[in-house]
Amino acid sequence: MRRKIVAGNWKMNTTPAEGKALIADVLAKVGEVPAGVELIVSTPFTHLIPAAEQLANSGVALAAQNCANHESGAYTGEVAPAMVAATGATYVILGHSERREYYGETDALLLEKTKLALKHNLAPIFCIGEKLEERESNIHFDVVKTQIEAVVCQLSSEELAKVVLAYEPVWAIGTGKTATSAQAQEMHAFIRSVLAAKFGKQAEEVAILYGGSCKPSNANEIFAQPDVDGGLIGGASLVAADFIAIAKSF
Ligand SMILES: O=C(CO)COP(=O)(O)O
Repeated sequence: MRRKIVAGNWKMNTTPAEGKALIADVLAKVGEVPAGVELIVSTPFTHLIPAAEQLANSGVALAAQNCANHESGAYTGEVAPAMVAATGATYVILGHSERREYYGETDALLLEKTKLALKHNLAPIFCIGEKLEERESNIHFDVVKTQIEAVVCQLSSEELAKVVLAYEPVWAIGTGKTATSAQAQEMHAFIRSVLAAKFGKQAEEVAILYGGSCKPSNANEIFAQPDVDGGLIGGASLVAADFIAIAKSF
């Protein structure tokens, strides 16, 4: 049985006080989430230490949204993987399309970040996905394959065992336009086949989340697909009731 995961990516939203209130709201409802569904919340860096304290013993895991590709030193503004891990976060989102697009993060940089995160016991939630024009030009499978081969396929099988993948078609992020369940399943199965070419049967064990305008009204149909193992939720994760409703959609 593969893991079932619902992760909330808060992006650059909430003050620390608002974040604290949102976590309290999530924790108040966490008992409604079916057994076996893992919850993760990914807050801004500034919230990580208090969030880790608030989430202690709750069963809800904490993620950062980025980390540096260096261990320490003269990298103004960066946060090292070891620093993130010391907050109590156990996951880090890497390869998000917003980081690729707005901060120029390349596959080569993401491989460095991924390796270093794993070295410091942070489990990467590694994001992949094509842009609208790439899907319209029918190169979406090639784009996603290249993203996986450049990073995930460079890992050892011991490293892969700690990685969660998230397929997030860029055209579905924050647009209200979700991939159809058939489009999600088709791509998730393809992603698994790319992993299988390198890692064999282990590909069956990798959790692959869907992200992009996932909400309570569509999560059920998407999560019902055989190769979809949960969701990486943006906007809807900022409303505790919606986030929990999505986690109840398996
Ligand atoms: O980018 C996302 C999660 O990482 C998805 O964002 P939305 O759910 O707001 O579309």
